[in-house]
Amino acid sequence: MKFGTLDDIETDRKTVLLRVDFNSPIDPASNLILDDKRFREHAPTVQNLSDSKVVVITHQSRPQKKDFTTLQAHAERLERLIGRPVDYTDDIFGKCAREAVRSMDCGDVLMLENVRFNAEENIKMSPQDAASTHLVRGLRAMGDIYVNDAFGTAHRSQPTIVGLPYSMKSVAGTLMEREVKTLSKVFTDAPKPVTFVLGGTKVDDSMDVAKNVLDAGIADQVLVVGVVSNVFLAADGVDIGKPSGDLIKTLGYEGEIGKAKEMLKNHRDRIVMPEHVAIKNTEGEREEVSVDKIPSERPVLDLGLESLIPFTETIKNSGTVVFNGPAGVFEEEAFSTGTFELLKAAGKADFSVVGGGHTAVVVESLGIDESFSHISTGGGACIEFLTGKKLPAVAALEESWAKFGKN
Ligand SMILES: Nc1ncnc2c1ncn2[C@@H]1O[C@H](COP(=O)(O)OP(=O)(O)O)[C@@H](O)[C@H]1O
Ligand SMILES: O=C(OP(=O)(O)O)[C@H](O)COP(=O)(O)O
Repeated sequence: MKFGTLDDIETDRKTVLLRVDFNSPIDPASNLILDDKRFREHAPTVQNLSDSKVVVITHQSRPQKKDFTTLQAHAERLERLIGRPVDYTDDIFGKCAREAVRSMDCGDVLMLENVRFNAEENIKMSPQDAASTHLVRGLRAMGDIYVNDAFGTAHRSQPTIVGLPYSMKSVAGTLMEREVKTLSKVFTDAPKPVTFVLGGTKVDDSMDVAKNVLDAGIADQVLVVGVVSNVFLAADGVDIGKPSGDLIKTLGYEGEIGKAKEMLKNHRDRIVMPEHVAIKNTEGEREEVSVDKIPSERPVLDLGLESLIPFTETIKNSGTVVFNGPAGVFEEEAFSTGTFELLKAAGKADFSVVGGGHTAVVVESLGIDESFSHISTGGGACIEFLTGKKLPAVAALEESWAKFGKN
């Protein structure tokens, strides 16, 4: 199955319900948006709809989190980026929102209130159930076409992601299309050899990705770094020390050690673990140690320099590099070397993809974003895509296209 895109349909003069993901880091005290990458990435889709009435639907954060807030600042940021007025209403599908939509002219852009202010949006449900929520019924009555550009939320089976496409003619926006197309290339025609670098703290997700790409023969090698490498080292019988062992327990990933053992049994020749790591010594400084000499009371916080060399070589000799999750606690300068150097090497590959919020921020802060083929706007969505699962948003768009098509 395939989904429709903006090239497949006529949107001029239509009222378009555009679902984007403007969920961004925010300073809760001032409501200041600290990083506008997602705004920059969605802007071309909004510009593409310059002869439509565009009703922007997005969320910011989740209920009970400090940055769960209203969207006035989001509307202003989008306005600045597209150079056209963006109206904002503090309503989702009530009378105020309906009247605001009714009074729109072609070329107008209206941002609705944070859609997660409506309780139904926060519930995981099937497309059928989602379609019968008050939220979806209210929204669909306000528009002619639904466009989903929210790749960052594509792994959530929530009403505005799966219920709207179930109920009305729907296509993918340009960002959604680009994300799916580029990430799919990893599975199909990625230049060989293909190397995955998996780090950071989301060990369960990384395990699923590693298993999928190793079992399916997609990855020629998987380099493990960050907390992910500590789990693999523990699985291989290495004493990683109490602090790193405790962190694995605190994160609830003890069960992942068994999965790592299994993967090592099946694919040891393609899994590369560090032989040297950096620990924080009693003076609070970086110290290089071989993995068989990790002091029992010191935390492992980065890839060791002696392992950095072969890891960088492997990356440099790769046609494709998929990088997800940092190699160490890069927030502390002394432990940033592994992450910075591996990312710099990864950017030199013919085809290089970065996923994960922290990793993408590092790439931008190093000023090497231009050297990557693709920096995904999705964290969880990107990683779930790479596990080989069909994302709920993608499935919903495909089914919608089959059902409503061009008519
Ligand atoms: N060895 C380590 N010990 C503790 N934390 C680590 C280690 N390596 C990386 N991290 C932490 O991982 C975090 C990012 O992980 P994650 O959220 O999975 O990345 P991303 O957002 O790119 O997917 C960073 O805050 C970093 O400090
Ligand atoms: O930022 C997001 O996810 P991400 O942090 O995994 O990239 C999306 O907006 C989804 O948000 P959610 O994880 O609260 O459903």
